[in-house]
Amino acid sequence: MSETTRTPLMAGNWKMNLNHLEAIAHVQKLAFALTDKDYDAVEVAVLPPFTDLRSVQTLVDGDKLRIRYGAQDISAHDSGAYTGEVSGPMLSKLKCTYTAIGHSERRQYHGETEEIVNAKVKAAFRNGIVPILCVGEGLDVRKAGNQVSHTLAQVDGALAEVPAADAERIVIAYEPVWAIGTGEVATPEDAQEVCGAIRARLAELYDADLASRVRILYGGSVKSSNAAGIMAKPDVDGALIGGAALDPEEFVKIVRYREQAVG
Ligand SMILES: O=C[C@H](O)COP(=O)(O)O
Repeated sequence: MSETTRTPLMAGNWKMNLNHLEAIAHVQKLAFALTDKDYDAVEVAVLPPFTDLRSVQTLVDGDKLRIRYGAQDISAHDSGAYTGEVSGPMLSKLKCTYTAIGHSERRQYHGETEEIVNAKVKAAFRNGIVPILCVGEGLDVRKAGNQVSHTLAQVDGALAEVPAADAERIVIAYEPVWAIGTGEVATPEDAQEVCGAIRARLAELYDADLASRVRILYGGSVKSSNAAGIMAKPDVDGALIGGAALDPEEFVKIVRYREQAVG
């Protein structure tokens, strides 16, 4: 399957921003701006905080919007005495399509190990939710030139004992930590180097057909001014967008990256 048959995914990770009332206003603005032409070309998703999900679901269901939504994290456990956690069955009941897993902020501030990330990937699949698995190197690793081996080790860990029937649905977001929220965007060539290596590793772990169908996103200071250049690379199938996704007009421009100049 060629890259052109992979529908690009533009996913806005709101992080810990926008309360449930702001979420409604935000999704309404997106819904007003986005057209069937946009949705036919690009899959659009938002990842709001847990407390917003019910509001977003009500809006999407009620108005039959083509925007998809998901969570920013998922518990490795399906139920039980895990105070503060939100489970796969809960997210599935809210009709979440996606959940981010292993975002660098979860790894850095919440001590998420490869084992935890792997358990969360399995929890998502067990509950019919598509993981957006986040991987990527920090600045020290990049300076040492070890970005590919570091990121592939994260992919290996996250996919340990994940069968092909599940893995074929995963979305992987390559997010170099040094480019997140810093304005330091990776060059399109940087993004392609690691996204291409991830696809090659998927072919080794599973097979070439599966690898050709998995969407691999880039994340890290994506804006409307740089999205087209990154998206022009053959192994980049979309973006996980943080700061710029909080501005509905800017997010819509990113969804319409084909209308922007390749910078
Ligand atoms: O999940 C999104 C990434 O952390 C990128 O965030 P950013 O676009 O604000 O750099």
